[in-house]
Amino acid sequence: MTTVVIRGGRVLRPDMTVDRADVLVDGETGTIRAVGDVPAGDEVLDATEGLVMPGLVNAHTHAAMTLLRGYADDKPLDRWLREDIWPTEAALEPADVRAGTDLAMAEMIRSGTTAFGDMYFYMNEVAEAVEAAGLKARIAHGIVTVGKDASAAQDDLEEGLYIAKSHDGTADGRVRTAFAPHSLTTVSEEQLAAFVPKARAAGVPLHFHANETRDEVDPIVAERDERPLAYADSLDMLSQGDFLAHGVHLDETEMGLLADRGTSVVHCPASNMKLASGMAPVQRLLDAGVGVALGTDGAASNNDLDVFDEMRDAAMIGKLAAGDPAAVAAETVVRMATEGGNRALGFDGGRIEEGAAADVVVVDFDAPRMTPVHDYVSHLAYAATGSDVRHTLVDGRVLLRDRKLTTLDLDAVRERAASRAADLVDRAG
Ligand SMILES: N[C@@H](CCSC[C@H]1O[C@@H](n2cnc3c(=O)[nH]cnc32)[C@H](O)[C@@H]1O)C(=O)O
Ligand SMILES: [Zn+2]
Repeated sequence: MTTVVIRGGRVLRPDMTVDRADVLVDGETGTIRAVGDVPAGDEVLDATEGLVMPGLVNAHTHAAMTLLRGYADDKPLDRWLREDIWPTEAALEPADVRAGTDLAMAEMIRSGTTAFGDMYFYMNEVAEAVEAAGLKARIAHGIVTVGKDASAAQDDLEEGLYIAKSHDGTADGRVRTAFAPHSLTTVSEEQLAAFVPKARAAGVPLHFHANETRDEVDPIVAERDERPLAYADSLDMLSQGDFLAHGVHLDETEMGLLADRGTSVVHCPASNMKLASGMAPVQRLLDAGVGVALGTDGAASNNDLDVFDEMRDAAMIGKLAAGDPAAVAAETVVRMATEGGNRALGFDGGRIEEGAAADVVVVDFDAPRMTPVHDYVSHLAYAATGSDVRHTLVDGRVLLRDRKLTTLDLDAVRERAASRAADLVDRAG
C-alpha cells in the first residue's frame, strides 16, 4: 500500500475553516498529495461523519511513566518526585521502559497523537519502540546529576549526549533527538556550562523542565539574584528550536526572552493542576509571540496521554489564569496541539494541505457528545476526547484503522506493561 484515500469526510484547513473534501496521502513520500477531488488510491479509509485534521502532538512526556500511572497521586512535585517516583525509577530496567513506551504509544495512536517529545531513561529502547510503532518522536535521555557522585554524574551527562548524537534522523527521520538536562536545579551550572556547547556542536536542541513550581523558581532567584530564564540564557540554553516544559511561573522579561530567542514552551495544564504547580500565563505568552505547544507530561501526573483532554484543560485554565473567557480560545488550543507542537519539536506536520507531512487523523463526529455540530473547532477543543479518533496516519502510513492498531498488538502490550509494572513496584518495594 503506498497511497491512501481518506474519503467522505470534512477537512480542517490550515485557516481553521472546514469543508467537504477527500484527502490523498502517499506512504512512499510521507506527504499529502491532494486535498479536494482526489484520484483513486491503493487503499480507502472511510471518513463519513468525520473530520480529517492534522495529527496531535504531545510535545512533553515521559512515555514509559505509564507504568507508574496511579502509583502515587495527590502530592506536590518535590515530594512526589523524591518520595515516590525517583526511588521507583531507580529500579527500572530497559525492558520496563520498552513495555511502558509501547503502552504509551498504543494510547497515543488511539487518541490521535502522531508525534511526541520524550524525556526518559534507556532511550535506545525508546528509539527502537518508536521505529517499530511508526510514530514520530523527538527523544532525549533526561539527565539528573543532583545527588550523584562525580563519576555517575559524568556518565549521565555523557549518556545524554550519546543518545542525542546516535539516534537523530533514524527511522526514516521519524526519530529526532534532543539534549535534556532535567531542569535548572537538578543539573549544576558547571555541568551545564560544560555540556550545552557539546549539544550545540552536535546540532541538537535542548529540552528541559523550567519554571514549573514556585519552590523551584524561588531558590534560583534567592541564590543568583536573577530569574531562572535569565540564568538559562546566560548558559546559552534558549535558542531557536529549544523547548522547555511548563513555564508556569514566568515574568514579562522571561516571556520576552523566549519570544526573542525562538524557544517554545510546552504547556502541560493537567500536570500543572494535578501537582498544584500553578497556572501558566498562556495567553500572555501567545501575545508576546512565544511558540506554545501542549504536553501531557508523564502519565503519573495526568493520568492519561490524551491530547484532546489537554486542549480542553489548556482552554479552561488559560481563561481562569487570564480572568477572561475570551483568552485561549478554541482555535488557539487546536493550533497549539497541531502547528505549535510541530514547531516545538521541529517536525513538518500540522497542516492538511498538499505537500505537508501526512500526519493525519480522522475524528468521528457521530457521538451524542458531539451533536449537533454548530462549529467543528469548538467540538475539537471542548467536546471531543481521544476515543472519538477513528483513523491515525503518520507519514501516510495507517497506524490506526477503524480504531484498530496496525503496528502494535494491544492485548500483548497491555499484558506486558501490567506485569512489568507489578514487578517494578515489587523490586522497588
Ligand atoms: N536520568 C535521570 C532521569 C531523568 S528522566 C526525566 C525525569 O523527569 C521526571 N518528571 C516527571 N514529571 C515531571 C515534572 O512534572 N517535573 C519534573 N520532573 C518530572 C521523571 O520522573 C523522570 O525522572 C535520572 O538519573 O534520574
Ligand atoms: Zn515532565
